[in-house]
Order: sequence, then structure tokens, then C-alpha cells
Amino acid sequence: MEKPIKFIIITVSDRCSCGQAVDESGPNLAKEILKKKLGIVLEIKCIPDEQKIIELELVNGSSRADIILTTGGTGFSPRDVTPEATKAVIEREVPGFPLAMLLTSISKTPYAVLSRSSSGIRDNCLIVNLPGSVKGSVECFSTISQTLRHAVQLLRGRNDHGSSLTSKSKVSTSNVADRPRESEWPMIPVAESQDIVMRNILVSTKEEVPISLNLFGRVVASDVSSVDPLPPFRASIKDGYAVLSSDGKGSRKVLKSLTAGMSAGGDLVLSNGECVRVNTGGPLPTNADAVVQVEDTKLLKSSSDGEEIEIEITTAPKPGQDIRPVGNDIGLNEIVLNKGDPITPIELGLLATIGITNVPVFRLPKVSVLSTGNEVVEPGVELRPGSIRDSNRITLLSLLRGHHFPTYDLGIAKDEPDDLLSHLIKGLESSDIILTTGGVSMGERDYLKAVITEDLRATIHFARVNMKPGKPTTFATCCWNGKMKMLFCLPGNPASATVSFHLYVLPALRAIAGFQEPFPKTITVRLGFDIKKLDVRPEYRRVILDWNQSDGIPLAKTTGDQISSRLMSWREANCLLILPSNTEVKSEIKKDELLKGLIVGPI
Ligand SMILES: Nc1nc2c(c(=O)[nH]1)N[C@H]1C(S)=C(S)[C@@H](COP(=O)(O)OP(=O)(O)OC[C@H]3O[C@@H](n4cnc5c(N)ncnc54)[C@H](O)[C@@H]3O)O[C@H]1N2
Ligand code: MOO
Ligand SMILES: [Mg+2]
Repeated sequence: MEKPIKFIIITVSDRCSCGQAVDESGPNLAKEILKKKLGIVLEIKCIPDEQKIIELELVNGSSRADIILTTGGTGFSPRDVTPEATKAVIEREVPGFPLAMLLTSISKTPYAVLSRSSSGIRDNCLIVNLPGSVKGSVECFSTISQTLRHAVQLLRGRNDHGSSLTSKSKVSTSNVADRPRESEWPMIPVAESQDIVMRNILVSTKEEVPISLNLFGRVVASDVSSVDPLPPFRASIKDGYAVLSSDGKGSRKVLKSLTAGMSAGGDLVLSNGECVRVNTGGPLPTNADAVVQVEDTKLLKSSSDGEEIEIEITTAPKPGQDIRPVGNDIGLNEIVLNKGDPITPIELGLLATIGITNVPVFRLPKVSVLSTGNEVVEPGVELRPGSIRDSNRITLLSLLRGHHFPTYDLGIAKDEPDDLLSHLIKGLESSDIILTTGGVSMGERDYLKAVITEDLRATIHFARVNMKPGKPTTFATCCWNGKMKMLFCLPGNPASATVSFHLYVLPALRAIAGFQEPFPKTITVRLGFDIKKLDVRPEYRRVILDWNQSDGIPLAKTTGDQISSRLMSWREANCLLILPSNTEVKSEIKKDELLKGLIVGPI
């Protein structure tokens, strides 16, 4: 039996998408499709007249549907950009559909010439722009509807696609002899590749988070002001007596005790010669203008039950002495935190005290971590011949946790396109960003790049960087269910994966999370050992900084062999020393030379 044609209908309308109007055209087209028994409607969506959003929806939809019908956004208004978005994503144009629709419409109204509809094919999916009105969209659809079944048959004939992405991968695994013997990817400098990542980061969004430990490590998304002053009442700075300073030194009658936590002493008024016992942080009588600490007093008289009746003040108090006025520490409506401030324990304490319940912060992207490799097995299991235990995933997951990012553990995928694809799809469904390790170099089972481009339709922005370690670091973006996703495919070697994490992944995550300085801090360090031969690639050496130096410049101590497989080279390392590449002029570096280093751990 022939597979049914899968339709997606996208209504492009600012008004409908924000609820100001009800979308009638989309559901009406769906009814027409069902009435004509043309196929099934996977989805009817309503989106704003935003070119990028329309493009994302078309790209995403084209991997699932045979036909996408858009309705709306084809006119002359500046917000009408559906044809522009369509033209940006199609691979081949189909001018016949707009022409046929124009010929039908023009017989009904001369204004039909004002339609700018476009049509084309992407990923063997036909995209057709229809006008926005209920009447116009159905009229145009009726004109083309009888040709659609044949159009889809032709597209399916070219490549039996159009099935959903959860089906088998399209990546071919045969014919190893034909594999490329040179990487097709240019090797680009680190700075350029970091720029590319930063230009493609996900948009930072805000959320309100209740005061709690969940705020720790987040970044404030807009200025935060106090709702209550601190202290909220005039408070004593000492344990002692609230007095009238004009009474000078000498004896005082003790009226009562006002301890911290009691409702303010505002209703209590002192007369000359009277005082009230107070505690640090406690409230004061309205007219008390000084506090005398207990050390500057003597007991003159007490009651039989041990209560103070009269005391002597031994040093004359000054007005304002040992009193914290209202708002002394934090004023009412004072801006306490600014947009962009990271929330450390101190900021969290400040937020807790100023009377707000929720804090505007930047949302944290969720990150999935996947290990790949037929040889890779879970930690702790007995090794079979040829297998190694997975160290990358637990390292990356804990690095992410250390920086407060929510994570999703995708486990281990085999070096098989189908298995890679199904794991990646799980990652796309459950997170914003995917980190993978392994399978990105030149091996015949390094399928990752093929799977993300051919099956996920991701765009690879770079796949080779001139650095050691980390050369095959690959960065891609793709659209999934209308949302942009980032994919970092890091090399399998454990030292390489971790270096790339610090140079690319963490800065991108920090930028999305609102940090204004997302990159690791660069400092000057003194080389503590000789480097006999520089590598042909600029190198990021794992070193341990020793700050105990008379000139204040930290000494970079070696962590031993820097081979990319050796995770021991990261043991105790807190700095990535940046070494230049080997040139005819400079092929070695002597101990004591000053170099730049990136801070990547506690110092
Ligand atoms: N012909 C070429 N071969 C290689 C090149 C090259 O340019 N041409 N580049 C080398 C460089 S540089 C690196 S780095 C590695 C990167 O390889 P892949 O990313 O394809 O990773 P795999 O081949 O899958 O694995 C490499 C290595 O790492 C071990 N591994 C993998 N996953 C894990 C894990 N989760 N935990 C611990 N160890 C892991 C794996 O067993 C391999 O030993 O390619 C070079 N080759
Ligand atoms: O670039 Mo690879 O990470 O040297 O071993
Ligand atoms: Mg490999």
C-alpha cells in the first residue's frame, strides 16, 4: 500500500500567533486535505511573521513531511516575509505552483497579482506558500491539489525519504575503499573557531527563580532592588542600654528589656533618667538616641528576683552611638544586584535579605553528553579484548555539574549510524546542547559528522582546528522541533575532549547563561621546565600553577607526558599553557620564559 502523504500546515501570522485572532485558514486547509483524501496532517502550527522562525519551521518540517503548506505572509506589508524564508531554505525552486495559483486567482480578482508566493523543494519535501485568507488559501490549494500526489511520488522516487527521522540512518556504511584520504574540512585557527561558536550560540532567555540554592551559579538577568531596607528598624549594635544621650553619664532607671526579635520598641518612650536594656540587632525605643554597651555600666540596684532596677552609665554617650539607622546597610529600593552579576554565595545572601521572592536570571541551557565507540564500555565493568572504559562522559558530566548546568546522560552509542542517530535524537528531544566524544576523525567508523549532516540536517560550522590536542573538534547547529540546538562533537581522546570543553563548550554555555566574560581568564605565567620541541600545532599544555613565587608571577609546573590519550596530564592541572606552533625561527622554549596561560581550575 502506498504510504500516505504527510502534510504540515504552517499559518504565518503575527496576530494569530499571539492570540489576537483565531487561525481559521490552517484548520480549513487541513479539512480540505482530509476531504480530498490526499493524506494525513502531521501538524498545524501558527507562527509569527519572523523570517528566522519561519525558516526554522520549514527546515524542521521538511525532514518529517512530504508537503508543507504555509498560509499567510505573502503580501506587500513589510512583515510579509514567508516567500523570503521559503527561498532561503529551498534547494530547488518550483515556479509552476505560484504561476498556476496566480492564473486561477487572477480570473477572480485583479489584486491576485500582488501575491508574492514561492514554492520549492527541500529534503524531498515540497513547500508551497498559499495566501493568508481562508478563501484565497483554499482556492489556491484546490488549483494545485490534483498534482500533489504525483509530485510526492516523484520526490519519493528520487530517494525514499519522507519517513520520519526515527527511521534508519541514511548514512552509507559500505565501500571503505572509497573513503576520502584527506579531510574535507579546512583546519582553522582556534580564535576563528571560537568566534564561530560565539556567533552561533543559542539566544539567552530569562526566567524567574524563587530564592533558593537553585540560584547559586546563575546570572542576574535584570537589576534587582530591595523591597525592604536593612535594618528594617533602628537597631542596636551592642548588647547594653538604650538611653537619651542628653542625660550624660550617671544613674538610670532600667524600664524593661527589648531583645532581638521583639516587635519594635516604637511604642516605648524614654523619659529623662530612664533606659531600656537592648541586645545587638534588637529594636530601640523611639526617642532613644544612643546605646551604651554593658561594659560601660555598673549595676546600682536590683530586685530580689534578679531583675535590674538601676544602673550607672560610666562614660557619657554620644548621640547616635552604637545605633544602626533604618536602611543603614541596604536602602529601600536600592539596586543591590545589576544585570549580568553572577550569583555567588554573597549575592545569594543579599537576595535572601531584601524582601523579594523571585529573582530574574538567565535560563541555563540543558546539556546532553554522549560517548561513542564500539570499544567504549561502562566504568567498572570487566574489559573484553579491545575495549576501554568510558572516562569522557563522567568527566564532562561532572565538569558541567561543577558549573551548575543541568545535564542529561545519553550513555554510550556504538559506531553505527543508526545507533548514533537514535542517541542523538534522544539528546535533541531532551536538551538544548549535545556534547559527544569520539568518532570525528578519519577512521572508517567515524560516522558522526555524516549522521549529523545527512540525518539531522545539521550545519557543521567547523570540523578541524589547528590545535593540540583537540584537532578534530567539530561544531554544528541544527533545528529541531522549531528550536535551535548546538552540537559539540569532541575528539575521543580524553585529554583532547577536556581541552576542547574548556575552549569551546564552557564559554558557549557561560555566554548563554548570561556571563559577560565567558572565556577562561588569561594570565602571564613563567615556564617551570624546558620545552625541547614545539608541536606543529599551537599547543594547550596542562600545567599546575605554583603561586609561591617572589615576583608574584606563577610558575607553570609540568604534568608530564601530554599525549592526548593521557588523562593523567590533567591531574591537578589548573592552567592551559598556550604554546606557539613550531617555526624555523622558534622550535623550543627555555625554562623561565614568560608565556600566556588560561585559568581552567581552582588557583
Ligand atoms: N588519519 C588520522 N587519524 C587521526 C587523526 C587525523 O587527523 N588523521 N586525528 C587524530 C586526533 S588528533 C585525534 S584527537 C583522534 C580523535 O579521534 P576521534 O574523535 O575519531 O575518536 P575515536 O577514534 O573514537 O577515539 C580516539 C581515542 O579515544 C578513546 N576514547 C574514545 N571515547 C572514549 C571515552 N568515552 N573514554 C575514554 N576514551 C575514549 C578511543 O578508544 C581512542 O583511543 O583521532 C586521531 N586520529
Ligand atoms: O588533536 Mo588530537 O586531540 O591531538 O590528539
Ligand atoms: Mg576515530
